[in-house]
Amino acid sequence: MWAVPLNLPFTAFSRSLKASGRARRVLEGITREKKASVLEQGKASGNNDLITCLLSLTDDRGERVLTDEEIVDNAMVALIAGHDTSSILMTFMVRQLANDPATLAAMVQEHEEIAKNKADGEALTWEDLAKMKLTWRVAQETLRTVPPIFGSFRRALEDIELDGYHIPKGWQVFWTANVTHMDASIFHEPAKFDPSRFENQSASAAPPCSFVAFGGGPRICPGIEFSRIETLVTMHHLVRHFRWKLCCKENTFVRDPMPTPLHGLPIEIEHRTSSS
Ligand code: HEM
Repeated sequence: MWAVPLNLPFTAFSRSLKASGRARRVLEGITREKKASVLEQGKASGNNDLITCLLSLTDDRGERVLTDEEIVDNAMVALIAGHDTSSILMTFMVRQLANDPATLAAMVQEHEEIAKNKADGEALTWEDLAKMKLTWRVAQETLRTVPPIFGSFRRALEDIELDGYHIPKGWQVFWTANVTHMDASIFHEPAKFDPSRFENQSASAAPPCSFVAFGGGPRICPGIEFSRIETLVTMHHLVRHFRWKLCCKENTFVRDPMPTPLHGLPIEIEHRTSSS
């Protein structure tokens, strides 16, 4: 944990804030266009995009429920908080599985087991998702080793003494997922990729707020369940139907501020045959 005064300059953050300003302007433009077409058609019809659906929400009197600004805010949440984080998780799972045939084989078995009781093309159910326990442990271990969000701020509401350090009331405290997740006193052999460390969590001795890929406390990520579902569903189809290998031996990634494989993770991908 780092305690820092309020004016910490963060170039990466300011870069991403500029990018989010641009994204906001794009979404404002799209919202204006969609609004015009919703007004033209009277009401949105099936298979709409998120913005059109939000524009079409009305109360008993037919009044729109959300303002344009609220709609742009919601779309920003989906785009920024919800998109990059989950796609980074899946990117790093793809990278891990390419180099970890034992974990991949165990995941394939988990998903084939689920698929064998379903008709071709039949949709996954909540019960199916609940059976994807190993896959979620692999995702959690990926999030532990490469957390998409490296940390965030909390403000000290009172003077705090911690391990001999004095944190004055009003200071911002920067908690980091990376440092916590690599703490050997919490996670045994932290550099080792070991999904089994997330088995029997109630029995494990890990203290609360030690796996903080989604943050913690009242401001914990509200998108956990959504990201769990999209990750499990994507992995179900990916490992059942495809095989891939990395095109590049270089395994490093950079943070800007989110982790990105240095060369963008080029892979060679092919359809899986039943024997492979
Ligand atoms: C693997 C996927 C994701 C990761 C690793 C992740 C991580 C995080 C983290 C670390 C925080 C800060 C929590 C804190 O300060 O305690 C956060 C906040 C947030 N996340 Fe996520 N997130 C993910 C997916 C999503 C998705 C899919 C959505 C929405 C569709 C979402 C929406 C949000 C929102 C709105 C906040 C702000 C909450 C607040 O300040 O009260 N996240 N997320």
